Amino acid sequence: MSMIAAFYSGKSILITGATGFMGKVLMEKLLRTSPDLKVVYILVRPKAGQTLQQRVFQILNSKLFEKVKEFCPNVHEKIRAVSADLNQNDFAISKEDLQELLSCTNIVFHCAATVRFDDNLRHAVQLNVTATQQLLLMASQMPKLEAFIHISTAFANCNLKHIDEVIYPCSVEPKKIIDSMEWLDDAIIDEITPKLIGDRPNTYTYTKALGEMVVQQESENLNIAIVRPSIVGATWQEPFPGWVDNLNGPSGLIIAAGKGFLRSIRATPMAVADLIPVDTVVNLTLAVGWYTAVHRPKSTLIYHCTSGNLNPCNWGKMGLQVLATFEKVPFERAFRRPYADFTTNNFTTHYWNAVSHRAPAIIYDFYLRLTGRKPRMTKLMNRLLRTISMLEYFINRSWEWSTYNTEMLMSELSPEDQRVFNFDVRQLNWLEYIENYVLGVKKYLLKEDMAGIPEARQHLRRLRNIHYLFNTALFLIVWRLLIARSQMARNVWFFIVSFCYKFLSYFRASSTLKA
Ligand SMILES: CCCCCCCCCCCCCCCCCCCCCC(=O)SCCNC(=O)CCNC(=O)[C@H](O)C(C)(C)COP(=O)(O)OP(=O)(O)OC[C@H]1O[C@@H](n2cnc3c(N)ncnc32)[C@H](O)[C@@H]1OP(=O)(O)O
Ligand SMILES: NC(=O)C1=CN([C@@H]2O[C@H](COP(=O)(O)OP(=O)(O)OC[C@H]3O[C@@H](n4cnc5c(N)ncnc54)[C@H](OP(=O)(O)O)[C@@H]3O)[C@@H](O)[C@H]2O)C=CC1
Repeated sequence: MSMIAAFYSGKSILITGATGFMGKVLMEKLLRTSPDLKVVYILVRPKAGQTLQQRVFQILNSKLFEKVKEFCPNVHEKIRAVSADLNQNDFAISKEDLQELLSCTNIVFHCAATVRFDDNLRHAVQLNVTATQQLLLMASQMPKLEAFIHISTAFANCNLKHIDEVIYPCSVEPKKIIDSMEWLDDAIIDEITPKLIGDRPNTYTYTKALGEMVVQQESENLNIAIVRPSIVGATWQEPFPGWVDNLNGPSGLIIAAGKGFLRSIRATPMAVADLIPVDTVVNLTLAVGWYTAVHRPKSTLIYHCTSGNLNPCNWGKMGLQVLATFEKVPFERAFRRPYADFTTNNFTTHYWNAVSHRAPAIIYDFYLRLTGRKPRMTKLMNRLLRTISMLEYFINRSWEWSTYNTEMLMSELSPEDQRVFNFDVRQLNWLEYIENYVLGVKKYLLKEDMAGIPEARQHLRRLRNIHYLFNTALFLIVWRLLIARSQMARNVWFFIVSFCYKFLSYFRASSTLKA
């Protein structure tokens, strides 16, 4: 019997960010392994014209929840969606709901965050810092609370090369930042943002670091732990391999490369690709919840959920495997044939951006215009290049994260728990994982049918022929122009033609003699 699964039975669990990538997998695993848990409260906001109930219904009817529904058909009865907006004061939760949450919750998993790299500081502080502070305040009023697990990111301190399992202070106290957001206007905030984030690349990593400081300040009153995952990718094993439902991290780039939009990227092939499957993060998070509640460590423990020091893979190897998988399972209706070139300097990056990205987009838009359609490729390409410029920081550096606490926790688990809540990334076979990841992107993100593979192959063959035809025509045009203008080009041309003629004459003569 799994001790962790047994621990969650009968418990009331509060999850923020349950509609997000990680939150969904967390909820699924909890319900699948501990079907006897009392209730899962999820804080959800109405969004995109959908009510709370519609959002929950959609999640529970998705492919991700198929397995859990097999042996727990009444899974929806275990979930209690509470209307809440983490951007609002007191999260805009109704009095009755708040009362229930405060009096019943045993464990809190705080996953909600804005993960956008381009968010303005005000919004990023509101969600990643102020909301964390408010949730901690709520938690301190929960008499039955056993553990509060905060999900941070391994990149909160990405301005350092070696990162230990400690909370590093930021230069300005989070309380001062929160206060200043109340009275500073947007223009001033934009002006001071680069100074505040310092050598971090974006407001996301900065506000996640501030969020950790807030957690630390409350750690005397509460039983808290922090989980810091690195780049979270598709599922490795559970509930099935390759599940993914958003474009964050590598998923968007896999699509862009598979559809032939992205053919070159400024990335360091030898840099460590610290990817971690989402089910591994969830298993560790649930194990941390159990350990924190049962063992009540004296200080706030931080757990790095990373792969680089235990089972490293680099971007070069990952890129090659992604390409190899495109050969087996091509994506449908590609713009160009998938190809990957990793460049490491500014000049080649600009060159390939012009030649491989912008020029084909302009030519395609010209073709769309000629055929009476609306041009769209240049706009799409500009957005893609902007996205890539924001990810470049992370694919041209390597970090080292110490993992003593994570390894300690692994050794504390029973053999059964090590199996059911496996977070030992040493067992991960990268080539197999990446192949399943690409397949998952095709199936669950692009919603492409495997039956369409022969047609996709046929389409790629057509693209190859167009490519050859285009290159030959381009070569002939350039050559013709050169011959017309340069004596030297004419001489080279006559030399090549006479050489070919002599070679053919010799070949014909020798075959006549043999006959
Ligand atoms: C050469 C060949 C290569 C071959 C092989 C290739 C595979 C192997 C190599 C793999 C290298 C992996 C590197 C990962 C590094 C991750 C580091 C994370 C570290 C921190 C981890 C964390 O602790 S935290 C979670 C991470 N947090 C994000 O990862 C959010 C990012 N994101 C945004 O901050 C917003 O997304 C942003 C971008 C502002 C746009 O914002 P935006 O306003 O333009 O609007 P949207 O977000 O709605 O997206 C609008 C359009 O961008 C497209 N798109 C969105 N994301 C995309 C994406 N990742 N890749 C592509 N395309 C993406 C989308 O397809 C839309 O396209 P469309 O226009 O057609 O709709
Ligand atoms: N994905 C990754 O690569 C990594 C993620 N992390 C951390 O993991 C956690 C989860 O990330 P992930 O699942 O990928 O992120 P997602 O963007 O997929 O999910 C974010 C969640 O937060 C919720 N949320 C955002 N704003 C509000 C709001 N105002 N009120 C209520 N809920 C809100 C979203 O709800 P809604 O659906 O309504 O928008 C969603 O459920 C985050 O703390 C992130 O920092 C750490 C390392 C890497």
